Amino acid sequence: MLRNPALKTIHAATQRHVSSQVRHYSRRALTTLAAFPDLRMETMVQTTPKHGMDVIHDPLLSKGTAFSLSERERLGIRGLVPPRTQEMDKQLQRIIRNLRECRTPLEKFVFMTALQDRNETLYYRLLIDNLEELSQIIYTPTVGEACQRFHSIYRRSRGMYFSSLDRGQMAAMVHNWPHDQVDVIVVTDGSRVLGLGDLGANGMQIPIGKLSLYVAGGGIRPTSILPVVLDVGTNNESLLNDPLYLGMGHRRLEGDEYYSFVDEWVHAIQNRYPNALIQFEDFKYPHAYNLLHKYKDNICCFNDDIQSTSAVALAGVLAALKARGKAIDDLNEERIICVGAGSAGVGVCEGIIDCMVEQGKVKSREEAYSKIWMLDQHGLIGNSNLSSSASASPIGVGDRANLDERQLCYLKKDMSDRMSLEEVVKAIKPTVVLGLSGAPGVFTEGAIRAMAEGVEKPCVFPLSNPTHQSECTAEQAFEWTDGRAIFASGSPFKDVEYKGKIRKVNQINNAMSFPGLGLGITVSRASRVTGKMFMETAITIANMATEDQLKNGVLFPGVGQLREVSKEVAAKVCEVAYDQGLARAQLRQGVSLKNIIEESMWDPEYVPLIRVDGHM
Ligand SMILES: O=C([O-])CC(=O)C(=O)O
Ligand SMILES: [Mg+2]
Repeated sequence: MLRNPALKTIHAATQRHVSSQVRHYSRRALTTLAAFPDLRMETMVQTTPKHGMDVIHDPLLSKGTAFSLSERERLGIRGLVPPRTQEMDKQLQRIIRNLRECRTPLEKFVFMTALQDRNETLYYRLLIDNLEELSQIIYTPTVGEACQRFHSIYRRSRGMYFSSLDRGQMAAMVHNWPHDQVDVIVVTDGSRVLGLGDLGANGMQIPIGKLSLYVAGGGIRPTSILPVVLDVGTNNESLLNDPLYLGMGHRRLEGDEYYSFVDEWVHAIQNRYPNALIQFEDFKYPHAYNLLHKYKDNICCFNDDIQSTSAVALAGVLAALKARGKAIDDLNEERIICVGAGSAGVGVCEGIIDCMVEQGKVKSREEAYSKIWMLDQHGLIGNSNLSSSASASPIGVGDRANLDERQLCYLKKDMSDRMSLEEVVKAIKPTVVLGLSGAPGVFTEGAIRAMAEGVEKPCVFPLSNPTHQSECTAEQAFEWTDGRAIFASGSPFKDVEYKGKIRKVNQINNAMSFPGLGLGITVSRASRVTGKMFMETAITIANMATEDQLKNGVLFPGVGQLREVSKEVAAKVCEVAYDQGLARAQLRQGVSLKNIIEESMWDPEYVPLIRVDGHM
């Protein structure tokens, strides 16, 4: 895309690069751009060396039926599309009507994917204008089903796959990606897709969906994103046994083999795209942590499930403090239960601990750990020397996985190991219960009712995705707390009518954090992603709701306002990047950070296409 404040600049540019077709017009004394009536009032044009069918079939260039006559002429597509030029608003009417005729969410997903594959400008316009509704299709919850069915609904490739066959080849392979500028990469190994477990290469839909939100919510350019799957195999038996599965049909690489595979990829990517932000997504525990700690101080990267989920969960807890008439620096007074000790559970709790320590109201990190009770799939992480009640475990019994030092920080020496959620609730009277377990129904009626007896406004946050993996439903949360709950879930629920009153639900999903973070990193060209950026993101989001919204149980804006949220988050992340000396971009003087952010956000609109002989 070429920003051109003066037409004469366009003219000069086209003179330098004009294709033979345009030259043909020039020779006919059309040097005043009379051949480009669509350019007269324009300040922006897009150039391409392509013409004919190649333009129509390139989703980054195609306008479908919206090509103007003069564009059709100069791009050699006259007669190749229906004669009537249909502007974007008409296209949107048609698309929305067709979309609403799809019967199931998965059909809508396939429809949206097809649109993205035909015309990205229109896809993103539709998405931005209907973010709340359509994020539920291209993102959670429907994207979960799309991953499970990926190999059946597969139509056309998007993104890049690096598989166990590609070891030793990755440095060359990265050059197969057609774009020289990449700002954001989302990469998964598909080992823990949402709360759905190991989905192998089918996990590709997750990076694609996340990156769609980077574009729609964070204004990153669609040409500057790269979805990646590292296909190191799968341990999912049904995929291994499915002849139609598209990923590698062997078990997962583990140990050194696994880490050297990821390392080869990281180096290959760094070589071609040294400035790109890498988002690690849906890696199982403890790989997620190990990779984060290996790379976070050396390259510009973060783990979404650990750090972004942590930022938004912290934002939810802080906003809920305000909703209960407290200040956000009263965090140390909370008693928090976290059900789930995987990457998201541990990450969320670490963010809360960091914030307590930062606020200075706890004397030590150890004191902060004493405010959080963590349960894994066997129950409370407690003292196994005290009498155990393993059979009462809310999420099944079995051998407790070996706990590592991150999880052991939360061990409660004075309480029995494996106590059930209800037992823990009765013992400690929590103010907040967080669900990051991927185990639906773990927030039992007994546990939530017991919680509601102990506090006026219990914060019930079942954060597992997609919706059917949620630890309880919104209806249950309000019913079991007599409508007093402050409710937030990872995937969307509808507001609930309880005893004649509408009870508000919130969505605490890392989507509120990563698009703004990516925008801030891209604008500042920050070299690293830091813990401070996530902490400030949390505080920024926690301060977005008005007094009235808080009173009504609304903790912060919904996904529908993602662009606004992202602007605020991006401005804060930029500020931190400059404060921490990590920013490499020179910002224009005399223009506010917010304005710079806003101007840098890509907005899907059609701009005149000009054919050129080479790249400009
Ligand atoms: O994708 C989402 O909705 C949130 C997320 O990262 C996860 O659950 O792994
Ligand atoms: Mg995730």
